Amino acid sequence: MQSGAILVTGGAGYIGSHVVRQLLQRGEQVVVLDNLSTGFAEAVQGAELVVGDTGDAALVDRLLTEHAIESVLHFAAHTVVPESVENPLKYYGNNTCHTRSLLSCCQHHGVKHFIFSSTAAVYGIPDSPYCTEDTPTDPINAYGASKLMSEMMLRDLSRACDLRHVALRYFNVAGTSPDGDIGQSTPRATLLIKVACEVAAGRRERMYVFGTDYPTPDGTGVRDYIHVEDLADAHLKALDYLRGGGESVTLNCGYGHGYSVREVIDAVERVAGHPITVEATDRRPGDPPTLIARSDRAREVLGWTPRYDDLDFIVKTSLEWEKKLAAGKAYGV
Ligand SMILES: NC(=O)c1ccc[n+]([C@@H]2O[C@H](COP(=O)([O-])OP(=O)(O)OC[C@H]3O[C@@H](n4cnc5c(N)ncnc54)[C@H](O)[C@@H]3O)[C@@H](O)[C@H]2O)c1
Ligand SMILES: O=c1ccn([C@@H]2O[C@H](COP(=O)(O)OP(=O)(O)O[C@H]3O[C@H](CO)[C@H](O)[C@H](O)[C@H]3O)[C@@H](O)[C@H]2O)c(=O)[nH]1
Repeated sequence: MQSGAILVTGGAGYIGSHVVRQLLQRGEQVVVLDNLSTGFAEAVQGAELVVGDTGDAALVDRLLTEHAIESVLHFAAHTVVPESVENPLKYYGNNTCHTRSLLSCCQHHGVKHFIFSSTAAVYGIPDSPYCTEDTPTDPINAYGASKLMSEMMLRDLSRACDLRHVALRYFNVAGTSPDGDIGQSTPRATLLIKVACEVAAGRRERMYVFGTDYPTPDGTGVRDYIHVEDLADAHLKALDYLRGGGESVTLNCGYGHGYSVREVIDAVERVAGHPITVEATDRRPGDPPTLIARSDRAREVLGWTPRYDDLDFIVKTSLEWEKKLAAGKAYGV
């Protein structure tokens, strides 16, 4: 299905670049707006890349006009949770204020469809390990709060004008494109699978398990890890849904089951074929014991069927990317 050009903010980043590639593969016309603060031009070869900021309203206005944009996919954000605790205004500035500016431009230009990268961090520390979209939102860090505020703006704007949106609440995104052309090179990444694969590829000496006394089967934190290509597919399905007249909706994106930190490390060692250096340390502040998506709504509403629900496959693709980085054969640091 094709109609109208698509603006992808943050398209040169980890998740955005996987979505851009799927869009291009099905013949969509894509314009990427990215300031390359954590993204890479090499990640969007084949797409039109405009290096600039989502907060630059004059630039966004020009792009929306010149490319007759009717759909926006908004990935651009700062994403490092601990940094958001130390420097909250950086997060409210980029993730909330710039989203407000972008939405204002979208309203002015009559953009019809908006797909927003939200996060399971909006749930904070939920009472139940399983989150539906109706689980109360109560973020415990500025990153989650900055995203929830954007969700609220979108909800209210969608009620006030013709723009319709899908807010996708990603759980723990991991893995890279199986062909190894693009991957996760986000600087200062703190995410478990990336960190563990950095150790396995010799790019980092050791890693730490943050807490071994959680009320989980092996005492370590449990998360719902979703392969980035399945997540990317959910975006294409969300676009089709909006183009088909679908109402605004918020959807969890996860597989519906979790793995502990220990299980993830076991998988990394199994796939790598050798042990990695791991030390146990204290809990990381603000980490819930368990966070698992109920994602039935995404499956029903979008007709989304994940293809890569396999921890070893997720780890394998991540590890291959880290090995390419270690060999100086991939973009990034
Ligand atoms: N990685 C995860 O596990 C995860 C989980 C939940 C939600 N998300 C969300 O998904 C989105 C993408 O995350 P990612 O992991 O790909 O991170 P990333 O850092 O790789 O991508 C973000 C991209 O946005 C760009 N960018 C940032 N601010 C910008 C601005 N003001 N103007 C233009 N470009 C800007 C960066 O250069 C980068 O290319 C983010 O909105 C993030 O909050 C990610
Ligand atoms: O070096 C590490 C890194 C992580 N962990 C543990 O591994 C689990 C996963 O941690 P990640 O940092 O990989 O991911 P989070 O669950 O903290 O958060 C991620 O997923 C959230 C949604 O659940 C948000 O979207 C957020 O943006 C993103 O960082 C947690 O139990 C954490 O304590 C370790 O033990 N050692």
